[in-house]
Amino acid sequence: MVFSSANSCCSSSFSTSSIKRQEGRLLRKTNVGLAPCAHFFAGPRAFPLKCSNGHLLPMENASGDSSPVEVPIKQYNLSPDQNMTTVSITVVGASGDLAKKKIFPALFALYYEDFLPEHFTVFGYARSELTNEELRNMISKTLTCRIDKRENCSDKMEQFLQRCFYCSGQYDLEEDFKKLDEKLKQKETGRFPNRLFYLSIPSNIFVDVVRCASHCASSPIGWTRVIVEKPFGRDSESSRELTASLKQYLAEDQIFRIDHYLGKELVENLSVLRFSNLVFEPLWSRQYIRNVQLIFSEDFGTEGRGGYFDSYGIIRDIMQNHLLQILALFAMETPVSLDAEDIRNEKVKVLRSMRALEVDDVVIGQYKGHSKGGKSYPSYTDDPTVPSNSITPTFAAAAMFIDNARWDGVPFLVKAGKALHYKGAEIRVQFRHVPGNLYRRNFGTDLDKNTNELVIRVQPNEAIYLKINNKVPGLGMRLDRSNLNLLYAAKYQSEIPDAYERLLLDAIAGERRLFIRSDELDAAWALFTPLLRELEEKHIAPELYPYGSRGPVGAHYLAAKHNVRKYTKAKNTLILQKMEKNW
Ligand SMILES: NC(=O)C1=CN([C@@H]2O[C@H](COP(=O)(O)OP(=O)(O)OC[C@H]3O[C@@H](n4cnc5c(N)ncnc54)[C@H](OP(=O)(O)O)[C@@H]3O)[C@@H](O)[C@H]2O)C=CC1
Ligand SMILES: O=C1O[C@H](COP(=O)(O)O)[C@@H](O)[C@H](O)[C@H]1O
Repeated sequence: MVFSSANSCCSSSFSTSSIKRQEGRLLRKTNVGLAPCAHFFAGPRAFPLKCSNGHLLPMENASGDSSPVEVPIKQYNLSPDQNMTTVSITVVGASGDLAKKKIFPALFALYYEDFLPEHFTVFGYARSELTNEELRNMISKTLTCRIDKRENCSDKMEQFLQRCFYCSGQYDLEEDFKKLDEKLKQKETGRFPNRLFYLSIPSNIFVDVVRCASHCASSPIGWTRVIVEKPFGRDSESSRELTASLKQYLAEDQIFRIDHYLGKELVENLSVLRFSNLVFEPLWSRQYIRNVQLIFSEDFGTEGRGGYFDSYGIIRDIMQNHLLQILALFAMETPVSLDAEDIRNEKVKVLRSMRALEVDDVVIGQYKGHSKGGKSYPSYTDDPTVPSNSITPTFAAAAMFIDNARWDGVPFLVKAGKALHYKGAEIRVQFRHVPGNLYRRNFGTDLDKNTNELVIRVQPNEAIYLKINNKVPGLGMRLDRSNLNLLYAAKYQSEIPDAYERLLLDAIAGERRLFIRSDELDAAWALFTPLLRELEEKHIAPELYPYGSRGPVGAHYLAAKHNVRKYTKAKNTLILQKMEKNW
């Protein structure tokens, strides 16, 4: 029984909301399949928490489970109103880069927008010795106000910081988590406590933390959820081991494996675009789509994260998770509903229908030093935390195939690289040519040169545009390629929330749709593990490319092999880019 040791540290605690106490034993009860966006009740005012699928669900108990709570409420000295819930959010690894850069700012943004429940507390936990004041000081440097709503921002910031506390401790000492538990309890007094732990720490200490938190700091009566950051292992085997170890202490529905690309606005919009517009879904198949590209490009190297990066490489860092997740969302069949399990079921089917990658399907590269305009750029191996003979790829392009009826034969060209010529992430869909094209005289013999292309620009300058052929106004018949363009900055006034905001909100609401289920993870690793093993066992060296370039030449051959073309920019794209620069 996986939870048999759950109470070993603190007599009053048990590790999951989905456990019922029966005849002195802890029994697990599944709540997978529910769409549990919780309502938080704050004093007399009902605070409906909207999660990202937009559902406002029927009233639930505070454990995120629709059955009655069968716990000895009285012994926790709770307010007579059981709905007086509180959420304690503990950021484990609070002194680290991700916590400072993303997690605390996202929590503040949620608070600023009134998305957090009225009663909540944020705890930072790490080994560094910090006081509450020092933590607040550290956090305050990275909090920002929404550009479109600066009003009262500094007051809100101060109020938020007053809800932030710190507890220092080791990651593998139950005693230290007991200390944390005491501090959490002090803040939770009189309220129904729910607890969220965000593991913003290196993956080799995930299991220690989960063991200690589960034994000593899980919510005594409410839900306990754990957000786990990537990497979820290095290959199929280590990922399964990690999952098995976590499941010694947590039920699957307590584990929120985060992939922050799933929280990005345009990735979230993919399903809306496809399933709520009649013009796209009928075209979404091998019959009309020639190829799909999923591109991630950064215009900087591994600066500061070379140590981590070198033992993972770009395939594990970006492709196996961020790009593959987008691909699965892009290619899945219509889910039965927007519920997490329905969507994740469809994604798993896509992943399981894909062909595992072989070395011939892939081009790998590594950036080398380069001088341009009097400035010199380092090579990957110039990073002092990277071994000088490292052959870890910083670039990879792969042709992937989904062997199902919808996508048979359509190449999905997946490309990710650091230190390239631009920063951006996008999905490019190239359509087939119009059969029997009346205008072939205008296009010449290569009909594939002038086909429609749909571009979903995930970042920066979020946009969706469709390249169409159009008649140039005037007498005569001249065609050109133009864009139907939905540029977010021009259309929508409000600032786009950071991905971590959406994901944190969903984890608090118990919405699992944008988190990775263990079978999805398994299926994703199965596609990459044989390739990674072969690259490493055979010491296959990456092709070098200059820092700031378009990547290795081999990637262009791979694209050409699959008839993936780079179109010259349509005229109005250039105009729009100029306009964007001025915004
Ligand atoms: N940074 C980023 O942009 C991204 C990070 N991630 C993932 O998020 C997690 C956190 O990343 P990040 O904040 O960059 O990590 P850090 O290296 O900054 O580590 C976070 C904290 O963990 C503690 N720590 C660091 N190394 C060790 C160690 N060897 N043993 C024990 N404790 C250690 C430190 O706290 P202290 O010493 O005070 O205990 C540190 O402040 C990682 O899993 C990472 O892969 C994912 C996507 C992007
Ligand atoms: O997960 C990661 O993502 C970042 C890029 O995230 P973005 O939201 O800024 O696009 C990447 O730099 C990092 O290497 C990787 O671990």
